Parts: sequence; C-alpha cells; structure tokens
Amino acid sequence: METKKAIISVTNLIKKYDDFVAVQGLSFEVYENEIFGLLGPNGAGKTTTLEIIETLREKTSGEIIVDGFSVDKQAQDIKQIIGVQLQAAGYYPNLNLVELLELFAGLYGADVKPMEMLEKVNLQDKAKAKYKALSGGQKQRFSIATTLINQPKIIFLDEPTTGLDPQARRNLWDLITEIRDAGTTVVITTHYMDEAEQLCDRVAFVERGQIIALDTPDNLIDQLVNSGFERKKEVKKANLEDVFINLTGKEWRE
Ligand SMILES: Nc1ncnc2c1ncn2[C@@H]1O[C@H](COP(=O)(O)OP(=O)(O)OP(=O)(O)O)[C@@H](O)[C@H]1O
Repeated sequence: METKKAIISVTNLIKKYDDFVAVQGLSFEVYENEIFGLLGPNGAGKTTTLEIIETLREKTSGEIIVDGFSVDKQAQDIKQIIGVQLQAAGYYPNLNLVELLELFAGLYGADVKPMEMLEKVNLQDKAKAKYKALSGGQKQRFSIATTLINQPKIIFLDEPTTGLDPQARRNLWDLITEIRDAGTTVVITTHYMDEAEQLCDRVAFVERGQIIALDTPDNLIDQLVNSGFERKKEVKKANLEDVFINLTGKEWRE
C-alpha cells in the first residue's frame, strides 16, 4: 500500500443499549483507498460500529472523524461522501432497475447515468427488470451500484456476499476490488475468512465490542504460524470450492 493516510479515525468508541455495552472503547483507523474488513462473531458490535460511522446511529461516547468531518458536528458532510447499501425495503416494487437508479440519483441530487451504473456491476441486461426478479448475486450487485450513485469516497458493505454461490462471491470480490482500484475506500463486514483473506488489505477482529487484532491478513497469519500453530490436517493444494469453480466455470451466470 503506497499511501497510509487515515480517511476514518475511530477513537474510544462506546455504544450502550440501555445497560448493555455493545461497543466497549473501539479505536482504529481506515486508510484511504484500502479494503478494510471488520470481522468477528455474531453480536460482536460490527454493524453497530458501522452504523455509527455512517451517522445512522447515535454513539454513547468517543470520537469519529470521516475525511476530516466529525460525526458530531458535520454528519451532513459525511453523508455526502459515503455510500451505504439501502435496505431492500427501499426498492419500490413497481420500478425497474433504471427507474430505481433515477429515483435515487434524484434524491441525492447526483448527475449519473443509470445505464453506466448498471454496466459497472454487469447488470445492463437487467435494466428493465424489477429488483425482486433478480438472483441473489444480482441483488447484491445492484445494491452495490446504489452505493456508488453519489460518487462516494468511502462505501460500506455489510456482509455483501452472504448466501451467494462461489462464483457469485468471486465475481463480487472482483467488483469490490475494481471499486477500490478506481479510488474508493471500502469498509466491509464478512463472516467468510477466505473472503477476508483474499479481498481485504487489512482486517480488524472485533470481539465483545473490542478490537482484539488488527493487521494485514498476511501478517496475522504469519504471527499465528510463528507462535507455533499448526493445522491438524495436512492442507491439500485445492479445496472443494476449487472443485466447484473448476467444474462449473467462472463466468457471470445468474
Ligand atoms: N437496537 C438495539 N437495541 C439493543 N441491543 C442492540 C441493538 N442493536 C444491536 N444490539 C445488540 O448489540 C450487540 C452488537 O450487535 P451488532 O448487530 O452490532 O453485532 P454484529 O457484530 O454486527 O453481529 P452480526 O455478525 O450478527 O451481524 C448485540 O448483542 C445486539 O443484540
């Protein structure tokens, strides 16, 4: 990674839901133009943390700066430069994909061409389709397209590949990498460690509302190996997912 400028700084973030402390003093930085993964068990506090950074949820205390703007005083400025996946409920059922993108662009006051957006995520053939008629992978790609409407500096993707088949997942990894390579910072959560290893430049492990490790996947694996860890079973040169991909091909297909 050439540049190491922080675009997100989270310092001592605390979030309480009544008496329950969901986030217990998190501090981390996301660098400009990296894919940063927040990993950890169910209920660790990942989504809560993302939603606070996205200015969608109030924090209890702590400081968050996004591209120089404070979540406390400049939430509107932050909203302008980030892209967040909308809940599927926001996709009006009677509108097709082009119409939905036109609607969202209008709401953002953004000057985008819906067909170009659809081409970016390889959905140009589905321009006239309704959201509910898309496959799981297509729905995710459309949802990612909606995060790009306001040409954001940072996009947030919460478990974007959950429930997708191996090809759709790999296609999405390619898409997310392209988005990073085009200059956008990506913050992602995932429960798939192979995905985090392949896709993320750096990852933070969150456990019970605290960060317990943060580094590149390579460094974290090396540290574990250097501590004497060994897998019980000999690792083969391929796994069952490789067999799947090899049998069924890599092309876009849904
Ligand atoms: N609105 C809420 N009110 C009360 N408790 C909440 C609320 N939202 C989340 N929590 C609790 O805060 C904790 C953290 O939840 P969060 O959704 O941030 O975890 P997560 O790491 O994203 O989990 P997952 O991997 O399952 O998505 C959980 O114990 C959850 O039950």
